[in-house]
Amino acid sequence: MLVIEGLTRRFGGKVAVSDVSLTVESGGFVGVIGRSGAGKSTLLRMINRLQEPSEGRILCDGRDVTALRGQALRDWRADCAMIFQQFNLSGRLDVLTNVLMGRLNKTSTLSSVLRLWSAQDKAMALSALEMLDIANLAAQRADSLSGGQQQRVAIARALVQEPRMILADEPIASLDPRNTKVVMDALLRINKHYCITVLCNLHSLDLARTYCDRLVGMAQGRVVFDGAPEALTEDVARELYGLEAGEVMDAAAERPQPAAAAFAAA
Ligand SMILES: Nc1ncnc2c1ncn2[C@@H]1O[C@H](COP(=O)(O)OP(=O)(O)OP(=O)(O)O)[C@@H](O)[C@H]1O
Repeated sequence: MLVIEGLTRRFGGKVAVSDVSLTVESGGFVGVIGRSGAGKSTLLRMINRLQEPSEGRILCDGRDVTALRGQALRDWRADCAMIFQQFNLSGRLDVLTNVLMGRLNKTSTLSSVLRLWSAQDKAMALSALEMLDIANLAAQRADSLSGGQQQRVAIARALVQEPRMILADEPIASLDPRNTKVVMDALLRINKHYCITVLCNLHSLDLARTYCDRLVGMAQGRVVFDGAPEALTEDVARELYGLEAGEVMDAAAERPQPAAAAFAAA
């Protein structure tokens, strides 16, 4: 269980995240929603320790994550794998090697420098690609793939880290609707199949309602909603999205159906 206590992050005079406290049970699919600048990315990046909190603590199963250093910190970062909007792949490398990069933390320094991957690591990477229906792309250069395919490679790379949690920061922001669905379905499948907790920043309220079993709404760095998607009223949406609220609520009728709905119901 992840416990966030009074987490605050300031950038100069700007408070990006303000006194956020949350408890995240293992195995959930939590959507962090809110308009641009609400503090969603900063919150996720602090959990992964890509950004240091100004105040507050993060505890995982009682262990103070904010105090970790050296190898323990690297292990934590592998434990909560990040997925980024821009995929962060090495374009010139093939897909399989990109996925194997997720094994770096579990490989000796010499082997990782020489890129000597074990047969077991390769099998694991291939199986992650199979899970995401892109094993046929293993030998292709990453920069030859579509955005949706690249994001699935990034998810496969996260998967081979054997994380307990995936932190996805606007994973579909640069994708078209078809690839958005493919990538969100993949995250849902991983969440249900491996029981990996997913914390996913989403600008779209529709997508959050379709895929998440809990929503955390942020505005101006604070949590202003925390509950089931069904409990999010129009008033709260207005508080979260201001003038954009009508826009984000109106599209509700066109909400996509996740292909993995069977998992969601299980
Ligand atoms: N490195 C930084 N230096 C200065 N200000 C920052 C930095 N990172 C974030 N901020 C500010 O903190 C606030 C929250 O930013 P953050 O990126 O966390 O919001 P967000 O909800 O993820 O927005 P978006 O959806 O646009 O990514 C914003 O006002 C942003 O300008």
